[in-house]
Amino acid sequence: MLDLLPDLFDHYPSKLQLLPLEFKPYGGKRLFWGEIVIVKCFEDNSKVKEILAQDGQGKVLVVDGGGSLRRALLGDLIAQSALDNGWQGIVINGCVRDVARLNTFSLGVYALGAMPIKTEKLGQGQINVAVDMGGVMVTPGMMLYADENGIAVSDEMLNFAFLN
Ligand SMILES: O=C([O-])CC(=O)C(=O)O
Repeated sequence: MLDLLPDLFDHYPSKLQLLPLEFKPYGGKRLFWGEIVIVKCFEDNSKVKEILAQDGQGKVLVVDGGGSLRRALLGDLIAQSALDNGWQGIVINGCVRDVARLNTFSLGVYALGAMPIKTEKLGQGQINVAVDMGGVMVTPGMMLYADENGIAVSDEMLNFAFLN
């Protein structure tokens, strides 16, 4: 299955909200879904590193980086940690770096862009607060569905076993 989102929107039009941001795919896995965990931070990825070092089985990390294009909130080392800990994917309203390596990881990564400069880790940021992703309120525990057609969230776990 390569195109999940079109089928999901056809079947569950009232249960999904599209995140209307200009995400680009950077991970080797383009289609993924999972329960949302949230980090809100600005040009400091301390909390991204902290949370992705914890168990992420069945989970997706949503990072509200305030849309900053001036620092990278994820690089290959933190992505490797996410992979090792079973995370399904990471969606960032902000930038990533080490994009050639990220593309080789079996991990979902969507972000606004690439940027070679890392953040200064000062321990700033919040975990599991509600965030505004392009006008859509996203809260911890919601479900996220992503592929190259788009990224959407839902209050419910949607059954799509019947698709294919
Ligand atoms: O450490 C960082 O801030 C980002 C990075 O380059 C990595 O994850 O490898």
